[in-house]
Amino acid sequence: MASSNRVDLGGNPIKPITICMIGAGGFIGSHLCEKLMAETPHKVLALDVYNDKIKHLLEPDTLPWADRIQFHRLNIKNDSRLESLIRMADLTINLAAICTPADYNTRPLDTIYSNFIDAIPVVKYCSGNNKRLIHFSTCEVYGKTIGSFLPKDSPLRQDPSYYVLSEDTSPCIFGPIEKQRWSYACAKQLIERLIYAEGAENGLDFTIVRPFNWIGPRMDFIPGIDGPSEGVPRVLACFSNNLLRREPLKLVDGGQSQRTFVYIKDAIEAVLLMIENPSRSNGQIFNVGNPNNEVTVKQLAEMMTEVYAKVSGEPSLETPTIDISSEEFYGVGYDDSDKRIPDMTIINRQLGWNPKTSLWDLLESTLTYQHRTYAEAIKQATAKPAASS
Ligand SMILES: NC(=O)c1ccc[n+]([C@@H]2O[C@H](COP(=O)([O-])OP(=O)(O)OC[C@H]3O[C@@H](n4cnc5c(N)ncnc54)[C@H](O)[C@@H]3O)[C@@H](O)[C@H]2O)c1
Ligand SMILES: O=c1ccn([C@@H]2O[C@H](COP(=O)(O)OP(=O)(O)O[C@H]3OC[C@@H](O)[C@H](O)[C@H]3O)[C@@H](O)[C@H]2O)c(=O)[nH]1
Repeated sequence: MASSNRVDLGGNPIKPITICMIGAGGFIGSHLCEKLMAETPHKVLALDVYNDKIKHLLEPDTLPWADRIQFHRLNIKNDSRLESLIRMADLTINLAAICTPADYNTRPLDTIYSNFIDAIPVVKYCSGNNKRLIHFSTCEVYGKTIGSFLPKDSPLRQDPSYYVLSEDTSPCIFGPIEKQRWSYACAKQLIERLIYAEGAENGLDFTIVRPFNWIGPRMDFIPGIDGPSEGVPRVLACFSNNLLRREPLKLVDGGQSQRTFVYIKDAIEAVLLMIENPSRSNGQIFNVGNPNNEVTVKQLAEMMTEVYAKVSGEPSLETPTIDISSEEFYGVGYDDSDKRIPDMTIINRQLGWNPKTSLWDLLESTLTYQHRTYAEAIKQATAKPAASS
């Protein structure tokens, strides 16, 4: 139940607020809505074009938080209700974006519009109406590490100052224009710069969040079940789909890229701290990730295979992975981030936040969810049609 005697990090009582959450129907939005309804007294105006992932919070209208969440189906590209909804709220959180790598080089225009152009009115309305903004950017704004340009055998590659990604010191290193993978990162970088400039010149109260591969239940879709069969979601859903269908997991360019994965439930704790501690969060850019959960994509595939065998009770395939070129998997213009270790200094200092969940544990709970949610549907979808008489 929502507690009315919550206190902030300074020990002061927290007043209930109204939050305009754009992109509330997505993966992160659904977890944030769930947390806000279950544990806080805050109200949410939930904006999205879809609401399937938050249906359980909207219906039936006898739910204990029914009067604290309101869904507005709208596309922020072309809906005049946007400004009035931002004006009705104390805080706007913008999560709306195209954010799957398969789209960056195949739908670069939509990617740039979604991550830059469509976000501009949100920034303007917040600035013009003196409303606080929490904007979701990405760890991809760092691009490649400095270390990736050193010779393979250089001892400097082991030096953290060549690979740890810090909000206030690391450069943003993207590939050439024809590598359209970077259109997303570049659009996100420019909206960060616009928000920062609105803060500097017009006093906008903003917080920028840079998520480092948040994963968990409800992430993306399983192709052919709750998304298009030819769709390519992010790696968690790609590998889950392969495991559910008993196909080998596809390692793009051998799966040598490295990532740090953080459990969505840990990351949402960080967002809640930002919401409830504006004086410690305004004007800040925060990395939110788990530096202790680093693996190569190949290691992730191996761990997911092992965890899935445990939670499903099904033995693993004899050949659990296959290599595939990035051009075959994503098409021309794909490129990759080599390594992503978040510097945690700023979020530690400002909010005292640390992630708790190990990669094994978060995969165990996530793959248990994937198995429970999809195994039967996959079985039915792949079963041979019954012979007709
Ligand atoms: N999940 C991660 O690990 C991760 C990592 C880095 C950055 N991010 C950023 O966090 C944000 C949320 O990511 P997510 O993983 O929840 O993605 P998601 O795709 O699950 O959620 C985005 C939501 O925004 C909605 N949306 C998109 N365009 C819209 C529009 N024009 N009008 C209304 N709604 C619109 C979509 O319908 C979707 O429900 C994005 O900005 C993304 O770039 C996420
Ligand atoms: O089936 C697959 C899918 C993906 N991959 C690889 O797995 C890695 C991770 O891929 P993801 O699709 O999860 O996405 P990335 O980590 O590259 O980028 C993500 O990170 C930050 C966010 O802004 C976005 O959500 C997204 O851009 C990449 O190296 C990719 O090439 C595979 O090897 N096989």
